[in-house]
Formats: sequence, C-alpha cells, structure tokens
Amino acid sequence: MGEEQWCLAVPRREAEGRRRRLLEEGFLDRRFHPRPEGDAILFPVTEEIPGAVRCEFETVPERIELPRHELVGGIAIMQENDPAGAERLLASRPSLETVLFPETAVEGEYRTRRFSVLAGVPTTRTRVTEYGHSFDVDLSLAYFSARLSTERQRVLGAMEEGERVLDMFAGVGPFAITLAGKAGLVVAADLNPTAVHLLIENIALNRAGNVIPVLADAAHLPRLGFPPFDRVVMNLPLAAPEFLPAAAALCRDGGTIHLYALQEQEGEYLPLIREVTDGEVAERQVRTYSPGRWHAVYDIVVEK
Ligand SMILES: C[S@@+](CC[C@H](N)C(=O)[O-])C[C@H]1O[C@@H](n2cnc3c(N)ncnc32)[C@H](O)[C@@H]1O
Repeated sequence: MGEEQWCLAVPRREAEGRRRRLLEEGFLDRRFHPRPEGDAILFPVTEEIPGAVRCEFETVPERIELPRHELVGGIAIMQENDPAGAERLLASRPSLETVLFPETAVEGEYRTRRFSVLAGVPTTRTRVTEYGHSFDVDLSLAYFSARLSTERQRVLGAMEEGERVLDMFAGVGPFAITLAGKAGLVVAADLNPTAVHLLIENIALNRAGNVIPVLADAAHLPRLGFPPFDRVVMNLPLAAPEFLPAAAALCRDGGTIHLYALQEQEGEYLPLIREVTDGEVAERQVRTYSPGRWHAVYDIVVEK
C-alpha cells in the first residue's frame, strides 16, 4: 500500500546531483524510496517545493536496531541490561519467549550463571534443537552452550561405529547424546544433580538408551571398575587438565582423549599431557574466550 505524498520528477541524467542537493537542503523525505517513472526518477519531498506534484510512494519499513544477543532455544541472552532493547528483541522474533541478562559470569563447580529476566516469560528453562537432537536446558541450574555444536559434530565424525565413550563432564548431555548416535555405549558423568536430572530427561527425549547417566565426581570414576573406554571427552575448560591422569587411566591403549582447556599460549598443556602419555597430540583452537585467551582442544592418542 502506498501513501500520497509531494514529489519531484527529475530526468535520470540529473537525478544523482538533484538527490544530493535535496538531501543537503533537507527536502528529501527519507520515509519513502525514490522510484523510477519513464525517463525520470520521482523523489519524495517533505513539502510543496517548486515543481513538486502529488504522487504515491511505498513507505520504507522502519529499520529496527536489535541489541547484541546469543540465542539458546527460545531464550535470548543479552550482553547489556537494556529492558527496552529486550522488548524490541522479543517482538522481532516470534520463536523467542524470554530475554535474559546474565548477572554473573559462568561460575562455581557447576559452571552456572545467575540471570535476571528482561522481557517475556520469567524462566531460564528452554528446549534447544541441535543437529536433529533436542536438549532441555535450564541456564541458571546447569551449564549449556550452543557454541560447541560444531565441535560435537567434529568428534562424532572422528568416531568409529560401536565405540565405548566416556563423557567425564557431561552437563545436560549434548556431547554424550550426540556421540551416542555412533557409540555402542556412552557413560555420561556430572557432579551437578540438576544437570544429571536434565541429562536423564534428555536421554529419554532423544531415545538414547545407550547413554548411562552417572552422578559422580570425575575424580572417582577410575574406582568404579569400568572396562577401558575407546574415547574420553573432557569438557571442563578451566579445570579438565587436573583430571587428565584419571582420563588416561580410563582410556584404552590407542584410545583418544579430547581435552578442552582454556589457555593463553599455544601448547600450554603439552608438558602436562606428556606426563601421562607419549602418544600423538593434535591441538586446535575451538573459540576465543577473551583477548589473549582461547578454548583449545587437544586430541590425544593414549599410548600405554
Ligand atoms: C563446561 S560444563 C560442560 C557440560 C557439557 N559437556 C556441555 O558441553 O554442555 C562442565 C560440567 O562439568 C561439571 N563438573 C564440574 N566439576 C566436575 C567434577 N569434578 N566431576 C564431574 N563433573 C564436574 C559441571 O557441573 C558442568 O556441568
């Protein structure tokens, strides 16, 4: 639908110069797009200037500036405490239910954050879909990051059918349930009871009957008598290196450990890795964390 408006017909060859002058003089009406008509361009103008006639223009849709945010299922996490921006964000995406602002950094043993609700339904719970899997998450009670989805697919791609996998820091299960697609068996452990609760729900949700949830401190896993694993995932970037001896004890000769670590120097954890095995090590950057710090993954082949 158009709107009737004052406009100026300018021959095409003069259009660019005239457009600039209209802009400088403040006569160009920016609510509308200029449009061609025959050999002329019709410029919408703000008032009845000499030569102006009435014509119809399509209105330019208003450009809405959206605040920076990260999407996790139906929740948007904003980086600024801006309730008006949160309302705009909520209105811009029908799939969004809630806009949150993190009141704290990721903290504590359970790696969780406290949030305040900026807009929408007051909840920190949502369902995330990732490569055909669904994960119920509660962002204030158990860790979840959608940013590792590509990494989970990379590890899945490196696996052989039927492997025995251990996820030492499983959270709500995104690694464990993704890898279960190829694995014979996945043992998924976490220290946080709410994370394990959600992990159990997610096992059911994805019918991943080959995932065994375990509520345990990873340090105790070597004492539980599991036969050696083909692959061990260690996704606790701030502290996983401490658990490397336990992981090496649980991994078979020739098996692989994926060690995620937060570091400031390339090869920072190589000396520690060399204390547990002489096997092949490949190091990659997963994502940046802060200036000068990044999440790295070490793929370690265990030689015993
Ligand atoms: C960074 S999160 C990773 C969760 C999951 N792998 C993911 O990608 O969403 C680390 C998890 O390790 C758990 N955790 C911390 N210390 C632990 C320990 N000593 N033993 C077992 N789990 C632990 C936390 O509760 C948290 O869920």
